[in-house]
Amino acid sequence: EIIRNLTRKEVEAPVAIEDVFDNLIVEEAHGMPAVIVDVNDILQIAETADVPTISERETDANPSIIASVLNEGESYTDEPLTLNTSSILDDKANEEDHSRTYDKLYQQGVDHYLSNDWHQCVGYLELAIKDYTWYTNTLKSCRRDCRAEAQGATPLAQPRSVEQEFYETTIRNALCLLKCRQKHFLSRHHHVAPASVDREFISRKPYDYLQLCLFKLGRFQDAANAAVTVLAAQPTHTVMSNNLKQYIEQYSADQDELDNLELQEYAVEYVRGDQAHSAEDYARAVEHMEAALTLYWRALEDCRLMCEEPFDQGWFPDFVSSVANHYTFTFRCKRKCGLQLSNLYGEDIQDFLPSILNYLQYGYQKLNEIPKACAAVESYLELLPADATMLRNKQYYLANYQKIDKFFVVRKEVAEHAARERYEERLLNFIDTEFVFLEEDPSVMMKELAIEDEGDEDGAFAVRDSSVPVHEDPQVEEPKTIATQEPVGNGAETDATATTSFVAADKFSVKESSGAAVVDIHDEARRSPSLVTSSLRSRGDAGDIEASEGRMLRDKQPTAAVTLGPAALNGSRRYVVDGLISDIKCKILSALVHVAGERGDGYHRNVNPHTEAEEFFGLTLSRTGLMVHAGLLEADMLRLVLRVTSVAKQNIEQHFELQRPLYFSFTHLVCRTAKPEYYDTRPPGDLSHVVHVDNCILYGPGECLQRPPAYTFRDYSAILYLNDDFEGGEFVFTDDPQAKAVQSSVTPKCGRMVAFSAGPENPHGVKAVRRGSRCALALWFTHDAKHRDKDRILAETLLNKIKLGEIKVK
Ligand SMILES: O=C(O)CCC(=O)C(=O)O
Ligand SMILES: [Fe+2]
Repeated sequence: EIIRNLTRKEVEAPVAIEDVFDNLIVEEAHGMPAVIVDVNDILQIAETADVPTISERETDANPSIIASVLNEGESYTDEPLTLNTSSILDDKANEEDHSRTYDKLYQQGVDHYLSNDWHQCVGYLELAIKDYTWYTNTLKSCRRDCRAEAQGATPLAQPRSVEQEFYETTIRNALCLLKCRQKHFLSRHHHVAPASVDREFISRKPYDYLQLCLFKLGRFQDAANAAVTVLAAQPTHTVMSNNLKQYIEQYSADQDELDNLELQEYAVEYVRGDQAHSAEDYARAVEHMEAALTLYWRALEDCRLMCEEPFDQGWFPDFVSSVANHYTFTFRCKRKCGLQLSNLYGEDIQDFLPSILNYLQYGYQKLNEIPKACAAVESYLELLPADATMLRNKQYYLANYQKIDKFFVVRKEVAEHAARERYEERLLNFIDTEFVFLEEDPSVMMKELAIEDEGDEDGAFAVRDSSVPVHEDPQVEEPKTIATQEPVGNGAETDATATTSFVAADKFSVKESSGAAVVDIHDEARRSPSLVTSSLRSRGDAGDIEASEGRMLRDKQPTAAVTLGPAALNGSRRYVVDGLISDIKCKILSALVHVAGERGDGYHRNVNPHTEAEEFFGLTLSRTGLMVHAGLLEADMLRLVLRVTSVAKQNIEQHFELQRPLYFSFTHLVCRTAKPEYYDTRPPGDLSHVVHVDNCILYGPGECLQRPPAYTFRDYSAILYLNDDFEGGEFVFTDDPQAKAVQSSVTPKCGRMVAFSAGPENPHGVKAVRRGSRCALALWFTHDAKHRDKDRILAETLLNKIKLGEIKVK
């Protein structure tokens, strides 16, 4: 929003904006990049930066935003574009042989989009979409057929126990699936598209690119339809809504011709049935609605089958836990199908399935087919038993027709569906309530069952949460779902009588020495001046803090233990570890920020990066290194910081069992201190740090832009807390922009670290720090060696040179 507004107002030549973003060299700083964009900076950078080649550019540019920018300022040219169609034409062959997979085709489409080759962009995206449809349809029929085949197979022996039957069927099913994949997918049967690409297809991102490329080709109606298709999957995509509006209002797209290109068959029938109903053509209305219903059952099963996907458990559970956990993952996904299918044009049709039955009862009554009308009424009531209107309808039928009691029978599929719904509501309720108790005990592995699946946080579909009961049966207890529970935190309430930071002037002496201030940090009790430095120096082994740790510090190194896992935190790629560093290190590090840091360091010198109500005092590695180099800070301070960050990194690598090297990408120490003048004026839900994602720009529910100025290369994030003597400041995982509903919250304290993957699966924020000073070491990591922290390399080099005597510091 900010970017767009700025761009609209200030930039003369909107066409340059895309390049501006791509050329923007973003100096990495704190975790929330969205607000650092100042239009003058951008323009300046754009003028001076080298233009990268296509391959270096962010391939995951966001097309929709650019579209709206372009629409605004750029006048569309009607001139025919000279097109090179040959390479697309070559790929037409792919439609039959499917040797090129949709993920690769999609990538090519995006590449063409990035190189402004709109024709090729459209060609490849259309191929990609076709291939994806073919692939998913084939997969669905494999899963459907194999299930049936396995169930119908002759048992290996009889009698079988229920367990034997289940596993034999599962094994047969697996074998069949293997063969089916081989048979249909041929050479690509081993190919698995990246999960991120699948998610993009589910959220219809390819149509997002497509609408822009179509627009650039002057195909406004097609562009509008592509936009409608995106909106059906992402109803809250405001940029797309604006685009659609512009296509209609300024670019002659016909509103009456708008079409969701991915509208499923049942939905087509439903729409026709509705039209016939409006035209009072009840014969056709019931015909279409019957077809809609039949196709709906199929679509529902297909949707559920598509939930039977691989699942990264994030840990290594035993057999039973593993099965239960994976089942729960698919089960939660399946529970969302009903709502997904009720979204035809970007809005949920309330009680979609009952509404079909309502059309049917009305139509059959008009056609004087009363028995069928009665069955529709009874079926409707099976789904919504308390519906007053339908209960009145039933009374009406009973009063006006003779001997029709016997026709009030629930249609078979509806009865089966309703029974399954009731059962699944109970099971979900069971999982969500029972496993909560176990979360107290981190050794109980089964707590993992309460994991919410990732798709939820992705928000690929604007599916409401599971607290919306699909079935409103008054006899069935209102299900208590995860969304209605109190967020599970670590239980530790922050002390209400918070004191200000422990850092007081008398605990530090800033010595004047040959004109320069030498910062020397003392032990809080002053028993051991220059605690860290002196002991190390005397050993002549200043480089190895770890080895000397036990002796160097009086307090024992605590044992680190994971205290909150995916279940407690409500997300699979997150955890909290306690006892990562000792109390004294916490104190030294927070003291270091107060003494050596400055306002806005680590935030591009932005003194108000998040809120004016707090002071952001930061210390980056580069500043620490500079101060050491200038003789303003003891080198051991820098060593300590580096050492602690290494401990954090190791813990993350081990916990997530990372197979690839992980590199530091950015590190800073930061204290957020409540400003007294804001003590009484901050509203209750105020935040210290807005809800955000660390490696993309979160700009709508489930919409995260993987492009600069976000630090898209960040793969993991961690915040190691240093103190707890403040009020507020809870870290929260949440996808609610206001952070009112949270998935979980973490109360900071010394040695506690929250670590998580840096993507959209982990939106998070920080509640207002209301009193005192909250200090933390924030760390970001990357798998991409290109984005290794250069400041860190400098700092290490500096320490090495000091050690070798090449650089002399005081
Ligand atoms: O300080 C915290 O707890 C979180 C900070 C954060 O999310 C960030 O800087 O990206
Ligand atoms: Fe963050």
